[in-house]
Amino acid sequence: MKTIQNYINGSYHNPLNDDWLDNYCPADGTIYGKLPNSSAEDVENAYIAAKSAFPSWSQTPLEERSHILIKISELLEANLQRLAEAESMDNGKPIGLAKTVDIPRAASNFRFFGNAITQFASESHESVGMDAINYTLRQPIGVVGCISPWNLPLYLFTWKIAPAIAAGNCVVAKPSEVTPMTAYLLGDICAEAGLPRGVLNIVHGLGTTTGQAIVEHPDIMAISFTGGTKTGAQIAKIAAPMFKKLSLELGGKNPNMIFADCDYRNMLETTIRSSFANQGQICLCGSRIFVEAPIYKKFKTDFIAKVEALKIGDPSNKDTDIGALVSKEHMEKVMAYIKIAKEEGHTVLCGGNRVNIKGLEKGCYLEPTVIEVESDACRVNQEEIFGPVVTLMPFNREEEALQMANSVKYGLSATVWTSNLSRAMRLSNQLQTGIVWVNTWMLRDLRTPFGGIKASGVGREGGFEALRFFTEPKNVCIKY
Ligand SMILES: NC(=O)C1=CN([C@@H]2O[C@H](COP(=O)(O)OP(=O)(O)OC[C@H]3O[C@@H](n4cnc5c(N)ncnc54)[C@H](O)[C@@H]3O)[C@@H](O)[C@H]2O)C=CC1
Ligand SMILES: O=C(O)/C=C/C=C(\O)C(=O)O
Repeated sequence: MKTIQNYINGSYHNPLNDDWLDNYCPADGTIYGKLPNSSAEDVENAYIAAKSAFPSWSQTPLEERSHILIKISELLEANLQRLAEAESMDNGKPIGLAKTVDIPRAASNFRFFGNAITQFASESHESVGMDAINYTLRQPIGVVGCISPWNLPLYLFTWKIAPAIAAGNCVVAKPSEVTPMTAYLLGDICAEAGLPRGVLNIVHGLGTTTGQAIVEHPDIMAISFTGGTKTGAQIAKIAAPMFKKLSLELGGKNPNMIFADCDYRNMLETTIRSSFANQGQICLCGSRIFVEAPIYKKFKTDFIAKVEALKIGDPSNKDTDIGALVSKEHMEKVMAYIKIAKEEGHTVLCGGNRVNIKGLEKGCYLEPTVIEVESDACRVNQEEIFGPVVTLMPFNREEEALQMANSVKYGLSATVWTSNLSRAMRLSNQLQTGIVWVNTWMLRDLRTPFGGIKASGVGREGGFEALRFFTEPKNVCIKY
């Protein structure tokens, strides 16, 4: 049994109330460890540690902060195999994905913000004719809260923590209780890199206990959250009357719009990834596929052949394409949507069933599933499923595809496949999303603004946007 502890003020602690949760391995359904279900008192201790570290950390020269962040990045890379194994075991994702995407990206997050902070500058405004100059300070907020989900555990945890500490804040952070292991391992790595104690504090537990205690804390004045839209709304309800700064990165129901004039081979390969990478558990996955009528039949045949060739299996096997879903509860939620699709009269073109892997019978395996829908106005096309399930539908005109793409309550990302530049630019202007990919998917440049509109969230992460979120601008006006 592996016991996870809270990381507070540079050392590991049991929860004060001795309340523990089970940690499951979704690949085989076993309980393989336990983690704290931390109370408001544990969060308070984390806050006190962060508060006392703040005066010194916020005054630490940028070069020194940068050096520590880059050292953390190097240590993450040096521990790649160990961290990837831990991530795969906790989450069910293929080890290959954890090794090539999750852990390298966590390292990149620290390296990127370690460098970005040395380039971050504030504005000045010369008030011509008024004999005055204004300059704007960008000061760290103080103690901030970072709450992350289970789908890309260390990747998204560090995507918040790295800019927060780079900007001079101290952090109380909570990873998902479903995938706590790599966040736990991060504590030691930060200590080894020389991050002063109290700058980063990691508390584990349920959202409704530990997470809510962070959001309700009267002196944690900014919350950066990634997770479900309902949870985001609940957090906003508590945080808004307390005038906290909020960054909410929430769900998506992203359109993948395929035109007959696209580079077909590239589109097909990428669409397999954008549909099923990480078992479809990425908020950016293109879960609604709209295909222009002239190539619809061909696409359907080719796509299904490729989906059926994907290897579902043990996440620790390096050849596995589709691992386990994150939990039994989540798998049941996804399966309920497949049932809804059948009840609504849609056609399951492939997949739709649980998979029994020999020796891993209690694991959470589900076939990648493609559902052909008659109309966009149905539950499987409007609600976030967040699993290995995509819908397929033909369209005749660009305006029709655009109307369907924008028809959902979400507005995170969209993908457009076309070789017509005018069309690509026209659609990019009109799509109601925070991110548009043209002839690619999930090509990430960490400098770009990242986030959604409508029910997909509030605010932007990434690049200087993240450093702006984690700082307060203060204008100073000097008359001469
Ligand atoms: N970025 C995204 O788009 C993600 C979307 N989801 C969606 O959300 C659905 C629910 O998944 P969950 O694991 O339940 O996500 P969630 O939104 O409940 O969990 C995300 C994080 O928020 C915490 N949390 C939960 N309730 C909280 C509260 N009241 N106050 C503060 N923190 C709280 C959780 O402990 C976790 O650390 C999924 O089925 C999926 O549809 C889930 C993960 C990521
Ligand atoms: O920053 C990225 O590259 C990806 C972020 C993905 C999510 O926020 C998500 O899937 O929840």
